Amino acid sequence: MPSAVKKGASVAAQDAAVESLRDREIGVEQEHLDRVYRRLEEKIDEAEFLMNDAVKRGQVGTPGALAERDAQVFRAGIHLNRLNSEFEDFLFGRIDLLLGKDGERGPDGAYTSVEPADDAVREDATADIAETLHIGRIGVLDSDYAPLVIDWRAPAAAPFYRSTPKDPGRVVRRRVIRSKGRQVLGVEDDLMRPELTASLGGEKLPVIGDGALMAALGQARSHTMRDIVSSIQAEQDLVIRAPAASVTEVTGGPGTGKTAVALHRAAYLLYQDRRRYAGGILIVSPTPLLVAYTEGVLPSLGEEGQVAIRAIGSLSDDAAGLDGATAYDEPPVARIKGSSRMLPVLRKAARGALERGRPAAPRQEAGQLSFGEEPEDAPAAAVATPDRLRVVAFGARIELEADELRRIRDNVLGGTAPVNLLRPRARKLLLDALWNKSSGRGRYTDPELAAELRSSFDEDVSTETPFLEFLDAWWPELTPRRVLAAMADERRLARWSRRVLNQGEVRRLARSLRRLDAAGEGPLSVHDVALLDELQALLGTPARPRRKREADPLDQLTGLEELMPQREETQWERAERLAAERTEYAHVIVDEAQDLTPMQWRMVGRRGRHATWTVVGDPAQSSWSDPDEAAAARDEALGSRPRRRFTLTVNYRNPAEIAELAAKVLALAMPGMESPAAVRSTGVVPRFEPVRDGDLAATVRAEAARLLAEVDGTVGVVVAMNRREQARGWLAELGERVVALGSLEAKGLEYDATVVVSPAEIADESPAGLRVLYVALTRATQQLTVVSGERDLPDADGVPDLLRD
Ligand SMILES: Nc1ncnc2c1ncn2[C@@H]1O[C@H](COP(=O)(O)OP(=O)(O)OP(=O)(O)O)[C@@H](O)[C@H]1O
Repeated sequence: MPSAVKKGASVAAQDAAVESLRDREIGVEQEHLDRVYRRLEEKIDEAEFLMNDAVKRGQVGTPGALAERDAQVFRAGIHLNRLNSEFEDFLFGRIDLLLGKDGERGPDGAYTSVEPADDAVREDATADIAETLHIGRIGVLDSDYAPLVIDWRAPAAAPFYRSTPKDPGRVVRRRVIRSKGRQVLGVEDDLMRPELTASLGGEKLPVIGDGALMAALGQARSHTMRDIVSSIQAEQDLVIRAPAASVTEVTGGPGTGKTAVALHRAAYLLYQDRRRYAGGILIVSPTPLLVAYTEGVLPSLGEEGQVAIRAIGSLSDDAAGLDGATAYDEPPVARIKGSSRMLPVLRKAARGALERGRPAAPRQEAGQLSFGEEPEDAPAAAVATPDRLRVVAFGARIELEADELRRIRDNVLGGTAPVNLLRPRARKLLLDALWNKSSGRGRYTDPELAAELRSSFDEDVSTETPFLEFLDAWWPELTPRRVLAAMADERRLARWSRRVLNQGEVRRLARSLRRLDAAGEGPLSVHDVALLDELQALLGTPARPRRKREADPLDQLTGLEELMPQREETQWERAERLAAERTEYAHVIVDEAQDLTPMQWRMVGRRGRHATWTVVGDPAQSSWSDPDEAAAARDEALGSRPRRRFTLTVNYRNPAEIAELAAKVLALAMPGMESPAAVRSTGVVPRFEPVRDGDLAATVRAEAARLLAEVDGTVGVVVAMNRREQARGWLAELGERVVALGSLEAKGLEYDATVVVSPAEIADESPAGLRVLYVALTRATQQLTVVSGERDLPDADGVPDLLRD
């Protein structure tokens, strides 16, 4: 038999042996998973029993029993919910450990020691496995309280993530288990102590596969992010489990896992101190696209209720709809709106919007209330208010004229209190002025009688329709949208922004706000939202009368209502009410923090005045033009809290071939800045494609189609912002796996393959264009094509000027 054939046969035999070992190990883990599910079923039965029992208690009907039932239903409900969640790979890890230094066990039943006992390894480099822990999305104890599964966030699970061959601690073998539903599909092992011959139950510890990380990174991408719970790396784990005492700041280049780490940190914090974070965790994301991409991760980690993931354009209540604002301003306008120079302008606008002037509404007569008229060339008042008040008291007419009213208004507006909260003061000064003109004043010298007369005057006048209508029109509640719309008038805006904005800026800003009607209705841009939020804080929200509890008519009839104790809110109701009312959070996580403008930092800061923070970002990817101004606003939002800083150094997304190309742009955008090391290489170099036959659409379409045929997952086509709509048209026929994105929308997202269209167009879009291009070039996990037009000055190989050495 020729030797090649013999060799082939022995390789085949070896392969078969590896396969059978793998099958055996899969069988071992399957057995464990079956045990876990049997135990989970028992727990679900218990929880259901508790629920039913609680419902029965509720039928007794005393207030005490009701409260007890609510509490029990609440607890059992949470428990059931968690147990019933279909975790796709509920059990995902295992560590086999040496004997620990001391024999102490933690609350989850695992030994706590991180270091091995002195005699754990024998002189001949053999050792016995003393403890095996399985790691999963939630912890499960068996009926004897021994750990069947350790929650990934528990201290005992930390070695699963932290152990490295350089610093292995007690871990000999780390195993990642892949399962679907109740079935184990595969196992991948990493040996942390390859120098040891370790045995488990008298047999040599087997090792399967080449490690889980590479397997995870090579998978095709879909339109939703996956959790990385089975392959978190040591430097990422340090961030996830960092104590939340103050501000945790994380920087790292593209693809280093900042978003993934931020999401896992939210889950970790909730696990670690659920009571503290009952106040909620807010995750601020740059775009609704990134929210949609990431929002499945927390439920897959068994957490959702307490975490709100919001796009920066939907943070203010005024940005109606879940996605909030999605329109983008032109870069020069965005630059004005994002700058903290807007602050003095908004302060003036908030106070100036209530001005006397030519009414926007037609002249009207309401009772004795009349609107004045201004000369034609005066600007229309932002919110036109009446300029004369007439009431009748003590049988006579009393009037306040325009200049008296103006004096009162100026007096009321003198301080810094929010305009909408000043109405009671305005009302009081109006009554004072009317009283001073009335015949009641000076009628009595006796102070008690005088005070009595005054109070009945106030009561009579202030409940009369003319006075009430006047007050509503003269001091209406201002909405942020209305004030923003008022700023669309160039002359008025120029007045409010004197010495702050130049003429060109005023014109641009005013023009951009003409999308809104007089009431402020209309499409908002992402940057408008921070302005609205600032205005909301400047205007204030008047206290609303509390809604009365719905009364039972029978109780009212029988007088029982008086005797009944006020029903306590149930915990469910309380949780729902708090969620609806929540404007501040216990922990705030800011993703892509480098992009927040000063005005956005103020908006986010208001939501975390008493919070701890996790702030993740990469200055090299910033699309904001003035990093110093943003840094000052960020410092103000985070206050003087101490900060812990972490840096992530490994790029898990891009293969080395793509990272290398992107590094050329980084060198132009931020000379001297290091790019993160790519963890893998695919051998596939980026492709350069000049526009063919002058037909950009056809070239891009052909490249996208080619990539679709080559990858299993998604393809992203990134274009300059003003080509967004156009690009959607180009790709319309290519199906759902491909998407067109404006450069700013690509933030944080990733695709199996990307087509970056005209680097020069993207770079020239704004002062931060090169950094935006760096973002665009770092979105692919497998393949990248760069399409260049004339403006890119491609060389003979199609490589655009910006990407040449
Ligand atoms: N430990 C890990 N195991 C498996 N995959 C990982 C790991 N860390 C990161 N990844 C993957 O790498 C990709 C990049 O992660 P992520 O989006 O969190 O990076 P990022 O630092 O936020 O990137 P960018 O700054 O470019 O937005 C994701 O697909 C993520 O799942």
